[in-house]
Amino acid sequence: CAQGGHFHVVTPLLESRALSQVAGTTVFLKCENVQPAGSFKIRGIGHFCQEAVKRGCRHLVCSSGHISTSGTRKRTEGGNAGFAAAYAARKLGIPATIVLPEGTSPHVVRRLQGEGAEVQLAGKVWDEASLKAQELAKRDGWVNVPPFDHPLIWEGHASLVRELKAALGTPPGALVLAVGGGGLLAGVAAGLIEVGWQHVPIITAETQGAHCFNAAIKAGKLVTLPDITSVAKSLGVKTVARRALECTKELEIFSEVVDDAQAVNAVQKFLDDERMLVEPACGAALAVIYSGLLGRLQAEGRLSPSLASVVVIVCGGNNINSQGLQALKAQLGQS
Ligand SMILES: COC[C@H](NCc1c(COP(=O)(O)O)cnc(C)c1O)C(=O)O
Repeated sequence: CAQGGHFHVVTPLLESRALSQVAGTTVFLKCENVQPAGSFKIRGIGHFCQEAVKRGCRHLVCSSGHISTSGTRKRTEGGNAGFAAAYAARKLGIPATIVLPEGTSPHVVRRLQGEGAEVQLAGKVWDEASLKAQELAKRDGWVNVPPFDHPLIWEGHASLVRELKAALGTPPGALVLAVGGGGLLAGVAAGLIEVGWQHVPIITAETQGAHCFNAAIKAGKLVTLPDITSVAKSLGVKTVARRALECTKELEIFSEVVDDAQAVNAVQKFLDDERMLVEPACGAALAVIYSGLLGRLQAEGRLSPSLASVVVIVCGGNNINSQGLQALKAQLGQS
């Protein structure tokens, strides 16, 4: 049953000795990697799906997934949004159809079917699968679940900040989180404003090749990346949500971009330091600490040299295992 009426759980806020030593201040980890469906996504997507059912939805559809070229073969990973939608549908007792591009690897299809979803393969790339999902959503009682760009998604993600307030009492010195389409950022921003912590600076992390938010900030308007060339496929959105760009006018946001090697190196270090395995998308946020970006912002005087504490949102993600990590390290020339 839904705890407290929602599908997400209240996640641990762990003090990390290892990351605190690297950062030179207390680092807390908000462990969204232990959420049902494997990432923070269930907060916003669970809330969206519950509201949709209240408004008569009888069938959820979600176009999730993105192309990942491991080696020469193009393969589609099952997006974490799709997995969260499948989980929510199962908890709500209604069917879910996840639309994925034709190149999707069989283990992804099986995993989504294991969650009870019907999988349809359509189109060569995610954008075409997305069109197919929109087509299906025209059916009576069907609702298309947006992965990141919707107020109900942001409302659901805001629950994370309420938990930080309950656990910490006083505001942290800074918050670190990864950006793909900007849904997590928009949700955290809504939460900070709600609890009166809008002065807490946010450091956003993207990987080079999936840096649509950083590109939009630099251009002063939404821009569309020509392609996604980063291995952090769960950050692989070409145009960030407009709301994410608006957040830069309401909160103090430092947009950082790390390269794939730094993100994957952070995944490995985090595994060794805290014995948890997360996607490169999550590694991007951890790299803000591990690769010294936080310290650089402090040295440049853009962040206070003495921060009370730093909270890193460990966003999690399903598309990683020990074999995948070894393949990524080999691909990036890491020992
Ligand atoms: C293409 O992918 C969009 C979405 N990933 C989103 C995502 C993010 C970024 O969240 P956002 O900024 O999109 O709300 C961070 N960290 C993890 C582990 C994620 O899965 C998905 O997987 O369907």
